[in-house]
Amino acid sequence: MKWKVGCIQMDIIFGEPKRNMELAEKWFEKAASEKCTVVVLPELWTTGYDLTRLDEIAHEKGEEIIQFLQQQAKKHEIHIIGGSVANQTADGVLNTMYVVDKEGRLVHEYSKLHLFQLMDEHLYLKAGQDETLFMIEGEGAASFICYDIRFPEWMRKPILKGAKMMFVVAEWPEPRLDHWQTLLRARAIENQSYVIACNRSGQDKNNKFAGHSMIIDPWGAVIAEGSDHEELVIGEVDLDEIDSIRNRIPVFDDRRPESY
Ligand SMILES: O=C(O)CCC(=O)C(=O)O
Repeated sequence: MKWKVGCIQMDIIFGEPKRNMELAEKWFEKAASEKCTVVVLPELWTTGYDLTRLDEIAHEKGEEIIQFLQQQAKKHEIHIIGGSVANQTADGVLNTMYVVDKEGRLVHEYSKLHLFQLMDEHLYLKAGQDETLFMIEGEGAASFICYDIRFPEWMRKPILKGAKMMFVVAEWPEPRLDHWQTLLRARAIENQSYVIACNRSGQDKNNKFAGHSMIIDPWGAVIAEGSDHEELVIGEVDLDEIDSIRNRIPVFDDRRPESY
């Protein structure tokens, strides 16, 4: 099955949820006009890293954002991997991804497990505990947020349960662009799976972000890679490729989990 996927490499406006929602709306129009099947937003796309104002700008139980994504998904008949947003819960603020299918159903929620201390996440955010595996049009997929890609054991888990595509949403800083590119290719190769990784572009007062959203096939070839500017990065994913690559080098048959 072939899918056209689009990564919205948004230049997020710092601490301005309403303006970022307007911006996202324009990019959804563009993705629909390009006939994308799936569209992906970056990490914390409504607020950026405005962590000190989360009391004011985090979304109460994500409700407003879930409704917005549902309405956009139905309008454009497109599956939305909704980046992540600051989600105010009774236990604290989570960094949560919502996935909405093209009928407007909320099919998955994932809150970032690994908090990135270098950007003070542990001071303002609470770690999630969710499952990463979800289904979209009957196909297995998995959700990850930024720093998660440094933890291969975490990314392997949903693959062993049937995921064929790993969606990564990020605000990855430009000074470590080479880590971003290398880690994503490694995750695709070792898991013999597609990686669809959407990173933001632009900068805030502390960081310049890398852009370079990437769509990588299960052999590790880069199908599409963004520039460092705001843009929609589009690539075609052919899920039938996965079986042929897994048959060529049968990594999953050759694993020796009893030894590790
Ligand atoms: O691991 C890194 O170098 C970047 C991670 C990051 O920026 C994040 O998780 O928000």
